[in-house]
Amino acid sequence: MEMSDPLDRIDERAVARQDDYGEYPIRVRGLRNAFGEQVVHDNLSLDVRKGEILGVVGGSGTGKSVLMRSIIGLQTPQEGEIEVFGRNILEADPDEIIGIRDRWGVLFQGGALFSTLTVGENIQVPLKQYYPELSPELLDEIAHYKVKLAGLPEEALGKYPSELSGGMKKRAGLARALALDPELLFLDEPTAGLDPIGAAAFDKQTEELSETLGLTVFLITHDLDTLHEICDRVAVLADNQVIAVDTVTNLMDLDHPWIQEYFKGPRGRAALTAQALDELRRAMDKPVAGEA
Ligand SMILES: Nc1ncnc2c1ncn2[C@@H]1O[C@H](COP(=O)(O)OP(=O)(O)OP(=O)(O)O)[C@@H](O)[C@H]1O
Repeated sequence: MEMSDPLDRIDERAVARQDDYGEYPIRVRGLRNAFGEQVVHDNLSLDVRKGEILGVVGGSGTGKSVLMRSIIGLQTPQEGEIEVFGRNILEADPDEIIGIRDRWGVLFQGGALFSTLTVGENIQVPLKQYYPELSPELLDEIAHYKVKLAGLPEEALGKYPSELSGGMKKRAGLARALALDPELLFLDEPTAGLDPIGAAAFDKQTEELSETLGLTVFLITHDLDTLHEICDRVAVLADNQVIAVDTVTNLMDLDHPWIQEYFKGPRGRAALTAQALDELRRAMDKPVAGEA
């Protein structure tokens, strides 16, 4: 049997990806998820726009992770429709699912790295799965590039997860999520457990990746700074549904009790003040019109 050139296969896939799914890579309709008596989602709907960073917030246990797991096919809902890249993933056949799955990358809480593999080997796992014919040299080259893309030093490639700091583990998880050149990135609480400087740096990385690679990002977070700094829109989960999707500024005007408490409570006010100061600093750095 004649083997096709791996680079040709990558090109073929790029062409196959140019399908038309319109403005929304993710569309969820009438979703219901329940565990025994406990109803988590009931008639939940959500559209995620192409190229946006969508923050997903809600109190603990409101079903943010269950929603993400439903969209990526790790949780089968009782009711509803989920379209990813225009295909109904609940009705797609296994081959079709494989073709959709390689177009998204996921960073799970805690990174979910294989502890017995180095960072480089972790990044190569999805590559070997989807492109078994890639040579070791090419695999190394791609892993090298992904590590840089995720903001890690080259030396990280040979390290085991236990040898990495919390922030580096997240970045290694991000590098693996980027392995297959995804169009869609799922991040589950990426800044949880990071110090404020590490969290801000990770946010910046996410924003840059979204801008430079044109990624759509589904970002579950409790971090108010992240919402203010990088999210184009924010979806709020409460009462088993997505009760609102809008910019942070517009959400703050809604009179839902959880929204008010979350955005206008002490932590919300602190994040708002930090952002206002940030904007002021940026404005002061700009040259004043007419000045030499
Ligand atoms: N496999 C499962 N079996 C039973 N219950 C589950 C399962 N997965 C999730 N749940 C329950 O569903 C609810 C929503 O869980 P989920 O992890 O989505 O919440 P979350 O909004 O992400 O919370 P947090 O912000 O605390 O991470 C929780 O009450 C959880 O215990």
